[in-house]
Amino acid sequence: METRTRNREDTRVPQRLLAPSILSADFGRLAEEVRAVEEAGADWIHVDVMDGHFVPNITIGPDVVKAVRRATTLPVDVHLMITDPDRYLEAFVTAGADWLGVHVEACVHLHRTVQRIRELGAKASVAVNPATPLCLVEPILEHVDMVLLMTVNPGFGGQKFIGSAVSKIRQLRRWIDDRSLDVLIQVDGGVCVDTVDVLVESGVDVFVAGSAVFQGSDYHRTVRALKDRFNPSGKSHQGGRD
Ligand SMILES: O=C(CO)[C@@H](O)[C@H](O)COP(=O)(O)O
Repeated sequence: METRTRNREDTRVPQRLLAPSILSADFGRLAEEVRAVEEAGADWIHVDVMDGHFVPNITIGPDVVKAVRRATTLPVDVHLMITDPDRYLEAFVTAGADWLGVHVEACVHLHRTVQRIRELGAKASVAVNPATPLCLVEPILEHVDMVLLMTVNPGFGGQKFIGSAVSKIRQLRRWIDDRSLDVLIQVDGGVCVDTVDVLVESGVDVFVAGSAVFQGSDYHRTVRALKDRFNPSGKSHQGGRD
């Protein structure tokens, strides 16, 4: 993965990535839906795993991740919204997760957990809920590949964007740039054409969008509309396994 420092003197235009969340897809035609967003220009496929305990909803497990893996050549980004994620890390990486994210609120030994994800061969991501202080991930930044800042309370698609997350994004961008770290910032929840500009300006690298993509009838048009706002120069594919 390329280093993406954003120091003031750095004039490169970074490529930002779109990761449609299959939570809003038609599960009865999941492989078809995944292929359709890949064809439309998505960069990653985002998979939301919920256990009915850490969040008040239940979604999918490793077998569905396996099916997604078979349906696409894109990086598969698995977001675990589950209690005690350590029990399932290996199962999700074996199923095909290129990126595996755990919640800071769900981990007792966060450093050990992210280390284990990397040992298993996946990129490690740490997710932070809207009401959780950012300082909880500050000590782990050197050891992760991505921080996922939730811009809604996790559990459901189609919720309203929580604007107070923007100051956290800016703070995180400063920490990453000041230390020249190779860590991506991802946002998830309420991402759409109305919210994307402030997110771009705050320094987001990876945009998860569920309902904004899957509820439209023309995935090409929606993906293009979002990506044109954050990548005027075109699309990129990156972030998979080496
Ligand atoms: O993790 C989650 C919800 O917990 C998300 O990935 C949602 O799926 C995003 O949905 P939209 O807000 O984009 O509809």
